[in-house]
Amino acid sequence: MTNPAAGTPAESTPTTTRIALLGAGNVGAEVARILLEERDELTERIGAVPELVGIAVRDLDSPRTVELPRELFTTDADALIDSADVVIELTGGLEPARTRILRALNAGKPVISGNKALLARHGAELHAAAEAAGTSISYEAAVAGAIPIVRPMLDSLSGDRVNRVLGIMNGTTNYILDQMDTTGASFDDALAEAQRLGFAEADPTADVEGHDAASKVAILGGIAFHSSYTIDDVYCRGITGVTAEDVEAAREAGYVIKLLGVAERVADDGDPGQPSGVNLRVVPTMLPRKHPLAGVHGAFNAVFVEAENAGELMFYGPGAGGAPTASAVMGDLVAALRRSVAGGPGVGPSFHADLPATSVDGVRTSFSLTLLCPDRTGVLSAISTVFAEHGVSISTMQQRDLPADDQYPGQRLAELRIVTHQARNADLVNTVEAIRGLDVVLDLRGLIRVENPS
Ligand SMILES: NC(=O)c1ccc[n+]([C@@H]2O[C@H](COP(=O)([O-])OP(=O)(O)OC[C@H]3O[C@@H](n4cnc5c(N)ncnc54)[C@H](O)[C@@H]3O)[C@@H](O)[C@H]2O)c1
Ligand SMILES: N[C@@H](CCO)C(=O)O
Ligand code: NA
Repeated sequence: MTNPAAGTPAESTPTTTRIALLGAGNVGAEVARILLEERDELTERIGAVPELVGIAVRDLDSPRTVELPRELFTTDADALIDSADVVIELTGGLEPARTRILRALNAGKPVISGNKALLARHGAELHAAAEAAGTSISYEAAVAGAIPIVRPMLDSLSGDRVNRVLGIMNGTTNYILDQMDTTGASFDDALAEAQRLGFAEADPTADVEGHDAASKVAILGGIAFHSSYTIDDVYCRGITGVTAEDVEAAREAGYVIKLLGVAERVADDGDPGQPSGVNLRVVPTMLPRKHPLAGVHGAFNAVFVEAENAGELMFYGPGAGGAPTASAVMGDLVAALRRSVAGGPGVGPSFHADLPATSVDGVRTSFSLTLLCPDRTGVLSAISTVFAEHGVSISTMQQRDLPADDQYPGQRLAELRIVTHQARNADLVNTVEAIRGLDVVLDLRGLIRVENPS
């Protein structure tokens, strides 16, 4: 693309910028629609005509969610990339997406992608390639879909010191947990409903096991803390073990269970086993109902940021879906093309801080757990002794008498619900293991972290 003559708007006709789109699925088809429908308006905003020159797909005859001119489709992605000025990758997966993006970047072409799985695995390589070639890779769509969070973090908060990022970053799991909370549904029923409504993938493993959210935490944590992380740095637990009873118990205690993605600064507290750095995790977490993230319902996403000077910020909106995600892609495209028109690749993320990702062992958190015990003398003292031996303090304990159960003949039964004060995660885990081993504990369930907002 050539730049229009600067300073002579009346004489210059806008140049054309050639756009290659890879993928015409849920998001890609919506991006193509917007490019075709909004061409004149986008030309005004960019200062050049955005011309969609082709769409690379696997199968020319696949049905599309949007009707698009057939002559745009091609199966030769490499030739399309080579013919374009800018490339939008919306195919997903690691390969061939990675090789194709590198092909574009190495040729100095800006790339826009929504591929969180790829960025959470090979982000550093892609950024290095962009920098070496004097171009850019942008991926607002990769974290929390339509919600502007990547660029606010890169730009607006770049002069502040972020201490913690907490997010509901997966729509499918939030929908499931919200259904369980508001209707008492079981996990399986809520998942089936999410699939019926089209939020969950046909194979929802990456959603319910937390991997999708973990990719987003790796990407956003890297930007927030000026460091480079991969999905392997993220401690990850999904929601498949969360039961209707857990959700009910949390509600009774004034909490709601959410799958939270967290990236937080870990200070050096003198523990040689726990260096300072950044802890990245995705865990089902009990949140007080008054916390702003507790009110995020259905398939919506939200990211809560705690920064030194800005204080608490919340970014809320649709985290998935074709048109909403296409909005984020289009924002990146317009920004990248404006930079091209003005000259220069703009500024990429900085990784200078290089803070290590820390183990979850040293993170201070609280646990809620429910124990099934015989109702007799000495049970409480045996249990509280184990907590004391591990230096973990109990915050609340509630006892409920249970009806007789044939599984435990001749015993009076009680359910104990315990919430601890904050302690090191490793001490809490060791306490739970020791409790599990006690003769007076018949069953231990509903083990879940409790997040105390700052
Ligand atoms: N759908 C969402 O709500 C959403 C939200 C945020 C980010 N994303 C990301 O955006 C990307 C696209 O998501 P989607 O929902 O549109 O996926 P999709 O499965 O609906 O579409 C993918 C498209 O890419 C095509 N494709 C796959 N491999 C290809 C290949 N090797 N060559 C050519 N075409 C190929 C497929 O045929 C399909 O048309 C993914 O990286 C996804 O993680 C999606
Ligand atoms: N499957 C993802 C799509 C957006 O990344 C979700 O449920 O949020
Ligand atoms: Na986003």
